[in-house]
Amino acid sequence: MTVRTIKENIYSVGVTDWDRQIFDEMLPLPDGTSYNSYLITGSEKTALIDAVDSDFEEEFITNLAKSDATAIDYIIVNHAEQDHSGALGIFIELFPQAKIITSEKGKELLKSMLGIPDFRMQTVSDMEELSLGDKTLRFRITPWVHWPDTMMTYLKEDKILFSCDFFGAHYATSSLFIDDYHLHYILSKRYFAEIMMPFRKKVSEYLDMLKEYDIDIVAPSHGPLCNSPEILFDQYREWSSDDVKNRVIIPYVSMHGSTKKMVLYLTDALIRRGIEVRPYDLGRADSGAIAMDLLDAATIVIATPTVLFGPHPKAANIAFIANILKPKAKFVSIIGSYGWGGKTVTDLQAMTAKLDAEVIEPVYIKGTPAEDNFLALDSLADEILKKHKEKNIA
Ligand SMILES: Cc1cc2nc3c(=O)[nH]c(=O)nc-3n(C[C@H](O)[C@H](O)[C@H](O)COP(=O)(O)O)c2cc1C
Repeated sequence: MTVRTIKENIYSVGVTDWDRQIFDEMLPLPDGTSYNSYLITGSEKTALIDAVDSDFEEEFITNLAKSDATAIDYIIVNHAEQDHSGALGIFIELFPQAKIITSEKGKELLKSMLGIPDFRMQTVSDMEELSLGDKTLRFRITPWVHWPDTMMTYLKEDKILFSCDFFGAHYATSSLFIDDYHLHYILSKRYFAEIMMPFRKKVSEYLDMLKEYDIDIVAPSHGPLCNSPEILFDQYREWSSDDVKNRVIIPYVSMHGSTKKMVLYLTDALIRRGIEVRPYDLGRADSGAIAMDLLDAATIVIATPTVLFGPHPKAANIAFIANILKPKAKFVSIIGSYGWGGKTVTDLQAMTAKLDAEVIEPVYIKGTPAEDNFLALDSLADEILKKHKEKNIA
């Protein structure tokens, strides 16, 4: 890893995790990630913004040794999650004078999760400022994007927003700044869908708050920096809004092919009606791709056979994920096949109860689909089209 200059006396000292494939034991990372850390050398004091994952503490300490910093007075912990704070233990041993600056909640979490002693920490409140001499840090307490402790740090003189996970992307790249906006858009949307989607209201609130700031550079805690912040603001505005697309996603599982026949028929029926569709075979699909589609699809149709009186576990899993991610979908339905009986439809409806979506009458059939079942799927497609039109979903 190498130390790179962002602006005079402001350096990137974090690490790139090129090969990481999964995050939080559930989120696939197609393009690795980075754990960003920033060093700011003021005329009087030096501050570090965030540390890195504990797997990379050696590289991190090596980076600090390579930098100009002879002493570090403060380490700003914008977020206590271990991918940013894991290397704090070694850091506070090596820099015994350094004070940890964090939010009240951050202090509590650093203590309970990493055993950081009280005397090493100093809490800050919203709008509080810290002077480094010729540079001033302003802290904004921004809970729930995505933990209760999150804060952002604004470097006033250089107009840099250290935005923590906000505007982040799991994207390992040798470029300090975004060089491929198309790829960044996709990875940023994936990140938003997986991490920020449940907190859309908070995202909107903080976007409004940030309007007051003159920002030249956004420096997030994952992925490349951005020197055209309006692009990120526009994307977050779109993703956090209630707007959905004339699109249906059909996550499905089928053991012996009956449910799959229904899915393929419904897919064609929706296409014929001018609706975008994406069926996802849950045996193979990338859950991050489904999350991205969950973000702005108007309708979700879960398709599953009955297994041991309820939904197939893979369908139950996606219902659970949709329930906790709280997508914007306006409508939800269920299709599938059973052999002799069970509670699949009522179970799935209970599992998706937190979705703020109207239920469209399911098509749940016995055995392999016959002519009347296909007609029922046509009626479902008609109903979806009608509902989308009623809500002016173009
Ligand atoms: C392991 C297993 C358990 C099943 N349990 C039930 C059940 O509890 N109730 C039921 O009605 N059908 C049950 N079935 C039958 C399937 O729901 C039925 O065959 C259905 O048509 C399969 O749809 P598919 O072809 O999309 O996999 C079970 C099938 C399997 C393989």
